[in-house]
Formats: sequence, C-alpha cells, structure tokens
Amino acid sequence: MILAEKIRVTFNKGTPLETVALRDVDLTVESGQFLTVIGSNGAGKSTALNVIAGTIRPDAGSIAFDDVDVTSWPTHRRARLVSRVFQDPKTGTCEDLTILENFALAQSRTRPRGLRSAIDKALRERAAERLRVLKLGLEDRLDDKIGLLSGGQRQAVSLLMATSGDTRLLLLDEHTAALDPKTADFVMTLTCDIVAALGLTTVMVTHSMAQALQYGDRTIMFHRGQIVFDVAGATRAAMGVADLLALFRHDQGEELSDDALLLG
Ligand SMILES: Nc1ncnc2c1ncn2[C@@H]1O[C@H](COP(=O)(O)OP(=O)(O)OP(=O)(O)O)[C@@H](O)[C@H]1O
Repeated sequence: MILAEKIRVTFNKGTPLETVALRDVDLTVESGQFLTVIGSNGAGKSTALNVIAGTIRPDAGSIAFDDVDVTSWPTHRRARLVSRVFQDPKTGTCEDLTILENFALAQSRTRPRGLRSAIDKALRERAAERLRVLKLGLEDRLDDKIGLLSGGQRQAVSLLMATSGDTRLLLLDEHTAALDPKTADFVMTLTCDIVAALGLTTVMVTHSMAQALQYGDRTIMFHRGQIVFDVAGATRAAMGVADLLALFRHDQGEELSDDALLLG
C-alpha cells in the first residue's frame, strides 16, 4: 500500500520561477490496486511519480509503503520495492549491453552482485523463461545487444526487467505513448498480465482518458497540482470520456483544454 499525506513540492522556491507542482496531495493506493492517472500538461503527474520513486523529496508531507515511512529514503533504497517504466524505451535498458546483461543489471537492483558473477546458468534460464512469454523469439537472442531490438520489443523487455525481483510497486510513466497503436496494445496486455500474475500495486500515468478508463480499477485526475477527481468501482465502469469531461467541468467550472487528453 502507498500512503502519501499532505505532499507539497515546490520548484525554484523563492525565485520568480517558483512553481508549486503538488499542493498538499493526499493519496492512498491499496495493495494490488491498479491506479490510472490523467491530467493536462504540467498538472503534477510526473512529480507525483517522482515523489513515490524517491527522485524528488517533497518539501512537506510524508510517504509510506506498507506502513513503513520512506519519506527520507533515497531512490536507491526504495529501488528494491519500486520500479518504473518510462515513455522512452531506451530509458529502461542499457543499449550497449546484451539482453542477458540487462537482466543481470535488473537483478543487481535487488540483489547487489558484480555484473559478471550475476550472469550464470540460472539467470540465463530465468531470463529465457520470462522472454518466452512474449512469443517474440527473444529467448533465442539473449546475447544480442538490446540496442538491436525495436522500441516495442525493448519496452516489453523493460517491463519484464522492472517486474523481476522483489518489486511490489510498479510505476508506469506513459510507457506506451511512444509506441504505434498495435505495439501499445501488445505492451498494455503484457502489463495487465504481469500485474495480475504478481499482484503488483500499480500506478500508470497516461495522457489518454480512454486508456485511463480502459485499464486498471481506479482513475484519478491531477489539475494544477491537486487531485480533482477520483473514480472507481461501478461508477467508473459506467463512465466514458465524455463523463470524465463533464465531471471535470462540474468540479472545476471550466472546460478542459488539452487536445492530447481529449483525443488520446
Ligand atoms: N525539475 C523541475 N524544475 C522546475 N519546474 C518543474 C520541474 N519539474 C516539473 N516542474 C514544473 O512542475 C509542474 C508539474 O510538472 P509535472 O512534470 O509533474 O507535470 P505533468 O503532469 O507530468 O505534465 P506532462 O504531462 O507535461 O509531463 C509544471 O509546472 C512543471 O513545469
């Protein structure tokens, strides 16, 4: 479970560029819940993920995982429990290393060992077994440089690596936005399968309202650093994009003016 209380993040404090990116945000995500997050450009979505991952330390508020206060834990200390997949497939993998070496690197995130000593028969078998699920033939290309893979293949491998080890919390930062629609569907199906199989608590940021409603079991929207709505259960299941827009208009007294959100 994630319990974030009164989280405030201010960039460039005390300067003319001061921006309050998160305004006393409270957010609880139950264990095993799959939360989708939407919001216009600059609404605070990435900052919220950064606070959970530990990349940004809030200037006020606290954050706990399963009742353990991790507010002061740096990213590397949280890395055993939290992993993240980014929009750019290149971010999650190391281009000059082979597929197998990338798996070894991912494993060392949770079980620190030298890269060479981490590559043993057991890892080779484990990596091949996980890759076989993709049905892309990558289990036969363990010694290929990962830079040779397509964006979609690489994102699928990033997802497998992010969910190896002891990860309990998966953060997805628009991880299908750079893929063509067919590949994006493939990666989303893989995501849902892995999340369900491992029972991961998942937070997925997306620019698409339709995708936010299609996947997961709860949707929140950020706007100007605050959560402006939070829908789940039967209410959410009955909603379409037009209903989300109407909810926004009703609560905020203004129209949403972000084409990417409307059209995505
Ligand atoms: N490192 C930073 N330095 C200064 N300002 C920042 C920084 N990171 C984010 N901001 C500002 O904080 C606010 C929230 O940004 P954030 O990236 O969290 O929004 P977002 O909802 O993820 O937007 P997008 O969909 O465009 O990625 C914005 O006004 C942004 O310009």
